[in-house]
Amino acid sequence: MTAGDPTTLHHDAPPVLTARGVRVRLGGHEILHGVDLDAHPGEAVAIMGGNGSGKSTLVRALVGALPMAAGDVTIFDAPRTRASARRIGYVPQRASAGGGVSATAREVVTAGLLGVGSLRPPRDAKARALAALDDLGVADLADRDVSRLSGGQQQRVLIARALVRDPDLLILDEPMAGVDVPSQEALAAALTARRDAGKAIILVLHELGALAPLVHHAVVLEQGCVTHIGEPLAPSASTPYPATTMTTPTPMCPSRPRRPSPGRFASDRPDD
Ligand SMILES: Nc1ncnc2c1ncn2[C@@H]1O[C@H](COP(=O)(O)OP(=O)(O)OP(=O)(O)O)[C@@H](O)[C@H]1O
Repeated sequence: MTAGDPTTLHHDAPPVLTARGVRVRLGGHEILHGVDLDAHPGEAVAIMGGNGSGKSTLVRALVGALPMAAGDVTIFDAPRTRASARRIGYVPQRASAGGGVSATAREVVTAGLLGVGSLRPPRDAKARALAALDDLGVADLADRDVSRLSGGQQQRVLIARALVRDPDLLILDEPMAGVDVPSQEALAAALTARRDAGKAIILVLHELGALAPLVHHAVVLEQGCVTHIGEPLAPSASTPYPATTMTTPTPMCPSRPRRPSPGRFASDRPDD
């Protein structure tokens, strides 16, 4: 497996994002037990792990969509603020592009430019939105109502909305879900161009697939603990994710707490 080209890394520059000791509680249970993560300019980091291991919870905590019970997240060496949060482009898992309102794909992508320095979209918003859609191979859908697009098409429109503002950090939760192979290749090319331009990218992935050449290193979660940081390793049927390959200092969950099954939860609201 080829890891991302290390020559694109800018480790001498301050990290775009640093997370230390991130703990999150949901529904009365601790879901993340103290997770560390760094993303540097020009670096692509994959967060991997089995279903329910805490990947989406982690990225939601990183972007401030979930409160942390403990830990620190800094963006460009400073605590996250509204202004610094604007430097992040985030696409959650299984989001729907329309948000219940009627809008064309181009309007959805243009909305990604709002709030960047001005309440109005910039003059070249239309051209930038079309270019972002083109990057994802969906320029032909620009004037279509997003609510009538397929799941994979909506996913690509949402990624275009995140890309259009050229964020310093892109966080994509399962970007390949429901996306066909030719479109995965278009997405991989678009992300590689961003990475090579010095942007940091954090991806939640079940498998590397077309993104394998992009990714520098993987952080593997198991039951809310980091069990591997380093070269992405291919999961096998017997060991779905490597659990004993920690290549950085200390395991973050030495005595890994086993949560009782949370069962069904009534709401998506954290218990803060
Ligand atoms: N609102 C909630 N209340 C209680 N528990 C929750 C809530 N949201 C998620 N969880 C639990 O947190 C754990 C981690 O969920 P999370 O969605 O982060 O996993 P994941 O690694 O992204 O999984 P997948 O690969 O299936 O998307 C799971 O056990 C899940 O049941």
